[in-house]
Amino acid sequence: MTCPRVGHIDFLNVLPLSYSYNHGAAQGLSITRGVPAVLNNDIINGRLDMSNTSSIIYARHSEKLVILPDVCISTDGPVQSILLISKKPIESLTDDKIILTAKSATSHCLLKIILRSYGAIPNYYVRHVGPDAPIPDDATASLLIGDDALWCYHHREEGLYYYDLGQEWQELTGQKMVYALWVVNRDFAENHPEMLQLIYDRVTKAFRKYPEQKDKIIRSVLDDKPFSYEQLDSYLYNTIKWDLTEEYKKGLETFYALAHNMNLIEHIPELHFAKVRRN
Ligand SMILES: C=C(O[C@@H]1C=C(C(=O)O)C=C[C@H]1O)C(=O)O
Repeated sequence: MTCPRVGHIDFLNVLPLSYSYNHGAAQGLSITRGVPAVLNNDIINGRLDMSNTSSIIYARHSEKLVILPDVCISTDGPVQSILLISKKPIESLTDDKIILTAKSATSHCLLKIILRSYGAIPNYYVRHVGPDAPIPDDATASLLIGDDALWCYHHREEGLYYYDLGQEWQELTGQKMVYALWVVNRDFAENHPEMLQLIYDRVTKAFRKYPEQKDKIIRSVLDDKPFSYEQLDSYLYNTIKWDLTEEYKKGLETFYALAHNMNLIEHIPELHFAKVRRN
């Protein structure tokens, strides 16, 4: 076959894999880098064979997809990079106008679940918002994700309120939260098991080797990204998790159940995994 078409979220939260792709692991693969919302569409429309995507996408299209085992983007509590930034305290939001970053899908649902638990029923609008002016004049609050949110987390503006949605999720449910999964189109998984195995081996190895290589990996981006070594180390070593263990699967199932309660997904999917030799 031609090269497998692999999507890759272009955020620091997958830096170990970005580094690995830049140092040999992309060989024989056709990699498309982008923000989650674009890759979500690409995999659903068959423009990619495999990608990391927003976790809610699997629930919406589980008939077409299988999950790559053992890997995800998740946290056990605070995440630093999924933030509600608001002109008012969260408890006083009612029918306010809230802007949702156009880059996301999972966090849109996460925010809706969390704000409902506070009793708010805001009006949501999806728009491009950036870290320099996170809340447009006509809105009360904005949801940001990824590197934009991480930057805002470290450059707080006086007078605004910042809410970490990983922390809010943990306070609400007591669970871990899975933001992204690696998903595979079923046809590709069935017809190209050897390619799937190769991708699985490379992806899981990149994250497994991170602790021993983190110094070199963080230093490789310090000239290009507006973060210090300490900020990236705190984010990637102590905050973001990549192991899709049983506890994280439980958190994912809780997320799907609450999203279903709010009609954000039509059904609660069973978790079907791609068949690979695990390592
Ligand atoms: C932790 C994060 O997880 C992400 C959140 C996503 C979403 O909201 O749809 C998708 C992929 C992940 O990159 C983040 O981007 O900050």
